[in-house]
Amino acid sequence: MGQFPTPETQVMRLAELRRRFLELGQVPEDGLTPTVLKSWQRCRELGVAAGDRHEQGGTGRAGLSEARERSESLLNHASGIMEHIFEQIRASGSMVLLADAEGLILHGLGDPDFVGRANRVALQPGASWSETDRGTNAIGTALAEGAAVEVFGHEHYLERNGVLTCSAAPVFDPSGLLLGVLDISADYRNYQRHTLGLVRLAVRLLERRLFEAEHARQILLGFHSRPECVGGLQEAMLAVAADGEIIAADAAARELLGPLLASGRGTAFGNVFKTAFGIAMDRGARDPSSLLALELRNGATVYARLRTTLLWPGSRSERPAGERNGTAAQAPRAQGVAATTLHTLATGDAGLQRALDRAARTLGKDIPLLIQGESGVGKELFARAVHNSGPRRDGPFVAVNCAAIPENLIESELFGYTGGAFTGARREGAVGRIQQAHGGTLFLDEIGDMPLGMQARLLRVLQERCVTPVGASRQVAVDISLVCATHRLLREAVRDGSFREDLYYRVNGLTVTLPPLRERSDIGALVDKLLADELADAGFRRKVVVGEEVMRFFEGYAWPGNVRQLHNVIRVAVALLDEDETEILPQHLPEELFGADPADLRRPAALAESPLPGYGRPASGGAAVGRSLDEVERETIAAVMQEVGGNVSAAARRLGISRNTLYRKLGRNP
Ligand SMILES: Nc1ncnc2c1ncn2[C@@H]1O[C@H](COP(=O)(O)OP(=O)(O)OP(=O)(O)O)[C@@H](O)[C@H]1O
Repeated sequence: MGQFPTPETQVMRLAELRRRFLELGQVPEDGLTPTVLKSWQRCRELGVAAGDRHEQGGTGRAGLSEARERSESLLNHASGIMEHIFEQIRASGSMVLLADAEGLILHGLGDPDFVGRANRVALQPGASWSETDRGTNAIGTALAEGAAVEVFGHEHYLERNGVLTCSAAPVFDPSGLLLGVLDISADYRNYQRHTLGLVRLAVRLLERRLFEAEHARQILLGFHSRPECVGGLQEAMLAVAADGEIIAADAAARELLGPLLASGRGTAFGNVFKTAFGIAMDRGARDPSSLLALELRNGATVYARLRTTLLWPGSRSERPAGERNGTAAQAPRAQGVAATTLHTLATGDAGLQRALDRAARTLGKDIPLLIQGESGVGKELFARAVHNSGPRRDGPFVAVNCAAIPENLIESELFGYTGGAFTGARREGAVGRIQQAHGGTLFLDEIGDMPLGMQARLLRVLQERCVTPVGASRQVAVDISLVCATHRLLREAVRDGSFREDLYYRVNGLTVTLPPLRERSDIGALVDKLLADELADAGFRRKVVVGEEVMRFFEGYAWPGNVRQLHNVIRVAVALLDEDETEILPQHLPEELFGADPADLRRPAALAESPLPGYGRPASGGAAVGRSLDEVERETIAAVMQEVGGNVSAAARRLGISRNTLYRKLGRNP
């Protein structure tokens, strides 16, 4: 009858396998896990001395405190969990240890009976347990493999560590970066079968804490395919910005969602779930204790619970003020944008500064703001800056693009609807965007494109400060601050009858006009700011500057797509930088900036020498070098006039100069 081997017989067997491996080079066919065998082979290649009895690598007190500082967040979140598991194993002659990503032990809690023996093998803070320093061992091998491992008795590469049994699991940060390793070590005679499972659970809890801390300002969605697992340690977790963008997914979520989650970051909620984000928020926030059944785009269903402090109609007064500061409040995407205020938008242009000063005077005064300007000048960002600078900054910022919603959906989108209000309506109904902005700011982009019927209903909301969802018999009071934007001249839309005059006066408490980029005098400062944001987003540590030639081109170009275009150009340039490059040069700019002729790409300096503000390129496509500025100007104007069939307004727009200037240069009267 077969018998389970005792720890002693097991250790003797392993000692023999180890001796044969080290002395005779024999690779055991069985009796050893593939992970341990791989590690032995690694150690042999690294030249680790298996019988070395001298003190191995580590650091002194100063080095240890520096290492602890570097891993401060890991230590802070781990120490409570370590205490908790130590409570569970207190009398079992064990130690709980935390090491950093280099294998340096940062912190340890131990049973006094065992600590003395552990110290003899240097199982203590400040000692390095990397494989290079101490051969095969649970801490070093878990780090090398990026996976949980158990190393028992003489599976340890070093003779003196054969007295130990150790179980360790690596800890990853929310972006998948290896942070360190958690370990439980004991005398091998006290081997417990469940120790590795306990370490795994503790690490799962630790990673969860790190994820929650990192994404404290986002909406956290815990979910699982089995309802009973929601709220437990198997639960998967997503961090979602209040505009519906999935900011991060933990390992369990990445596994559960697979290809639906293209990259974990930057995926829209709607690409993963069939349930609309607004509806999920609505249901989750109304009854935070109940589980939501959410259908995935691949047809499967998951069960979810929302963890958010998102401000919601009717719930404001019920929550402590402190909690509201942590709201995601329709947080925009990038950190830089999240922090945008009227102050941070100022980069030195007088026209923009005028708009900023005027808007600043209306803060907190409930005056509707109308922002005018060409597409891409930053109207939405300006609106966010107004919101972030005023007393409603902790409330939601809800942006609605009136031009992007199909006409038949505008009403339900803006006003919401009750269950079964119309064919195709969701059973549970939906809260409209106006109501979502309660306590904060409603931003209506392209308001000039709102259908006339809807304008009448919006006017009523603004007058009565109440909305009536489609199908509802009762009004709901809303407290919103209104900011609208348009690239059309609303005054003209009023004149041609496509915009209601009474609504025009309602939305236009104050109008500010944002200058097109080609008219701004602060392009250099703006470029530096956009570059700094992009570099920070892309995780650059080295300094990168814009080359002089490129900067001159930026300052001379017409920028038909305004700041949006400039931002994209900089984003592309940063992406095209090689690892050792620290300057943005013409070859980092997109070809289309210069038209199809690749020869143009090599001459941005010549292009920027163009005397007219806004000359994108010499329209003739020929080299500008060697000709007088007047000649270049004349040829460019002639070529552009030809391209637009003699239309002076269109040519002036393309050249980035006023019609009057163009008439003057053409020697004609307007
Ligand atoms: N001051 C700024 N700082 C940084 N980025 C900016 C700034 N202004 C504009 N941008 C960039 O330009 C893009 C367009 O800005 P925004 O959406 O606010 O413009 P818009 O005028 O509302 O455009 P549209 O009329 O097409 O909706 C932003 O995503 C951002 O990349």
